[in-house]
Order: sequence, then structure tokens, then C-alpha cells
Amino acid sequence: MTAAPAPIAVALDAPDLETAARWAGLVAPHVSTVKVGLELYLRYGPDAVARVREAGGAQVFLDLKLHDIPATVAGAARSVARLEPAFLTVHAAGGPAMIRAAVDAAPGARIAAVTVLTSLREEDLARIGLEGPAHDAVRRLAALAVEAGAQALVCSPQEAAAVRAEVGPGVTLITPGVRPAGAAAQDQARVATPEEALAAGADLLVIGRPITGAADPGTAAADIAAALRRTPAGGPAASAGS
Ligand SMILES: O=C(O)c1cc(=O)[nH]c(=O)n1[C@@H]1O[C@H](COP(=O)(O)O)[C@@H](O)[C@H]1O
Repeated sequence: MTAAPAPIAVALDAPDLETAARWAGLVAPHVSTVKVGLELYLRYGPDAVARVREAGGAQVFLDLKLHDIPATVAGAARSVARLEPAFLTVHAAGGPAMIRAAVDAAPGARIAAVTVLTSLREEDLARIGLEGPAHDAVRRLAALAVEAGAQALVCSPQEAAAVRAEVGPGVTLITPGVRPAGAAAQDQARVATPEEALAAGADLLVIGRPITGAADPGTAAADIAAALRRTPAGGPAASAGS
């Protein structure tokens, strides 16, 4: 019997579409979602979404991190809505009117509001003018985003439990900054293991380089998926994606 795909979104941050499509094909039997981000989308546009979708069959998360005035974000969200991504990211710091504009313009996608980037350290927050600590900033932005209609939130696994307590069970919690035990953090600052992220209540774990940088991305994805199946989920909204 084949196991159900794990609640993982593999970040296909590849320099070319052939590589991304190959990764998508290798990981798709093991994960629910693949993520197309700026690197791929800015080079290939809608073809990137079509090609990775074709390659594997996992749902597509479009991570464009929109952040502009509401009218511009509405136009951008409308432009990509026809690609039918399961998730589309915006920066929560764009404010409630901007988030609402994205929600209204792309009704078929779940708008995922990015709270505080997982690459930021506590000491970075003050420098960019964000009142910390990170936990408080993330909770504040999460509450604002959900009030504005966001159906999903992006935060570090370290804040997932606090965010869940803040917004309740109906919102999809997405956590990048995931590193298997012993893996290098690279440019991520607020990290946790896949098992810790799931136990903290995350619904969907974004994992890129620990999978795509492995000699065999399919096996790396399968190993993490198997570890997650042995971990009790922490949150009530433990189903990933749509
Ligand atoms: O929105 C995201 O997906 C995102 C938000 C965030 O705060 N931190 C973050 O790392 N990401 C994305 O998650 C992925 C993480 O990749 P790895 O660090 O290689 O696992 C990248 O594609 C990032 O763009």
C-alpha cells in the first residue's frame, strides 16, 4: 500500500526548469506540494507552474511574496489566479488592505501571509524597525493577516504553537526554516526539525535544500515523510493544502 503524501512543500529553487521538473517528478510520490518561487517564476513565468505540475502531480504553491499597494497587488494576484495555485504568498507587512486585495483578486487560491522571514534574527528586527521579539511580531502580523482574510500564514516552526493559539484551528500554518537534525541551517535563522515543526502544529512544512541538495531528492523526501508519519501532529488543522 502506498503511503499518503506527507504535508511537505518542496521548494523548487532551481536555476533552470529542467532541474525543477526533475526534482518535482522525484519528490511528488512522497509530498503533497511543490513550491515555485521567485527564482523560477521570474525566469519562466507561468510555464514554470505548468511544467512542474505536469512533472509530478503535487499541488503547486506559488511563492511570489507580493508586497505593494493594494491595487498593484490585486492586479498581480489576478494575473496569476488563472494558474490556479493552491497557495499564493503576500507579505503580511503590506498591511490589511493589501492582503484583502489579494484575497478578493484570487478567490481560488489560499492567500498565505508571510509574517517575519525565517532568515531574520532577533537583532535584525530592531534594525528594520520591527518591534520584537520575533514571537510578538509574528503573532501581531498573523492576527492582522487573518483579520484581513488570509487563509494561511507563513512563520517559523518556533512560532507555530503561539500563532496557532492566536488564530485558532481554521488557518493553514506553513513553516519554512525546517532542517532535519544535523543539517546546516544555511541562511535560515529561526529553525526547527521537521518533527518539531509538525508537533508545534504546522500544517505544511516548506523544505528546500535539505531535499533538493541531496544526492537523491526522492529518497531525501521519502525519508523525511517517513519520519513525519511517526510524529504525532500537534495542531487541530493538520491537513495540508486544498
Ligand atoms: O514564503 C516562504 O516560503 C518563505 C518564507 C520565509 O520566511 N522563509 C523561507 O525560507 N521561505 C521560503 O522557503 C524556502 C526555504 O528553502 P530552504 O531554506 O532551502 O529549505 C525558500 O524557497 C524560501 O523562499
